[in-house]
Amino acid sequence: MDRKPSPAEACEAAPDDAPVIRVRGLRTQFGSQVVHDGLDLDVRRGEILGVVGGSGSGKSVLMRSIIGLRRPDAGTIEVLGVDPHSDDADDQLHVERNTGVLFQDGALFSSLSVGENVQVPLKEHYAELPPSLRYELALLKVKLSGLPADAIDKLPSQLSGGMRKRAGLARALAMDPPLLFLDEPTAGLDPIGAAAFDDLTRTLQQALGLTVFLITHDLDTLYAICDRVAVLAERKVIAVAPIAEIERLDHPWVQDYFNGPRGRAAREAAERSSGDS
Ligand SMILES: Nc1ncnc2c1ncn2[C@@H]1O[C@H](COP(=O)(O)OP(=O)(O)OP(=O)(O)O)[C@@H](O)[C@H]1O
Repeated sequence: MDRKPSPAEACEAAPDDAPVIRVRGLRTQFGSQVVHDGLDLDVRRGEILGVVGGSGSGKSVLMRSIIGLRRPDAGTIEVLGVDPHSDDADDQLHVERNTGVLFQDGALFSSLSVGENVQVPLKEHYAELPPSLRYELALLKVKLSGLPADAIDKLPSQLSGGMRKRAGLARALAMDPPLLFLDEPTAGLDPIGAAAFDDLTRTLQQALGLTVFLITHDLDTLYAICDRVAVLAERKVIAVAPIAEIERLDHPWVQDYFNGPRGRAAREAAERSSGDS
């Protein structure tokens, strides 16, 4: 009988253009509420995919299903060549080690310093690392996320909202994952802080070759940094395409969202900024 390839072997054997995330026929149901029904989605290697949809359309639950936190009621999910819901512990570990997640509320441990928060995944997966090396790695990620070095010893409550997001990002990057999930990273930030966070996301994605799954309501973010946009509506992904194509879709939610006053303002700002560069 053929031996099952290890997750790393499966990943290496995958062609370069194989999707990093592949969702087919996903069904998600809470009691009688059907959130996803026959949802398909591919995320390509090296792209920033913006995920949009009305409130309650199932964006966060989709992310939780992809990272293995919620088992689908039907359908299949593949992340970096393996099933995150597999009963095989190696497959689960492969997904955990290769994905970084910034949750909507940051999800930092309030009683731990920023540096201790960033070290949580390192302790879990590389317990053998000496503490001094773990600290150095955490410091590197803190700086990479645009925080001053002295933020490493602060508690989350001593940071501004924007700095807390960056601390959450530092933790998401702790394991050098090729795949990053960001759930509404600019929510609650002022426009200048939000634009700075967008720049940071784009810079890190390019420098580290990341694939980014980015849930957002922020039209400026979509125009500024997303390579493609996936729209969730009617329990499915109704379209995935560059934003210029999405905004022409003949769909009521899409038209309200992209061609309302905020959508027009974001588009004009993006056009001005590309004219400046
Ligand atoms: N654990 C749960 N139990 C029951 N219902 C849930 C659970 N998690 C999510 N839901 C429901 O699933 C639906 C989709 O939720 P989800 O958080 O994915 O929406 P969303 O698109 O991310 O919304 P928003 O943009 O407001 O954050 C909502 O109606 C929500 O109430």
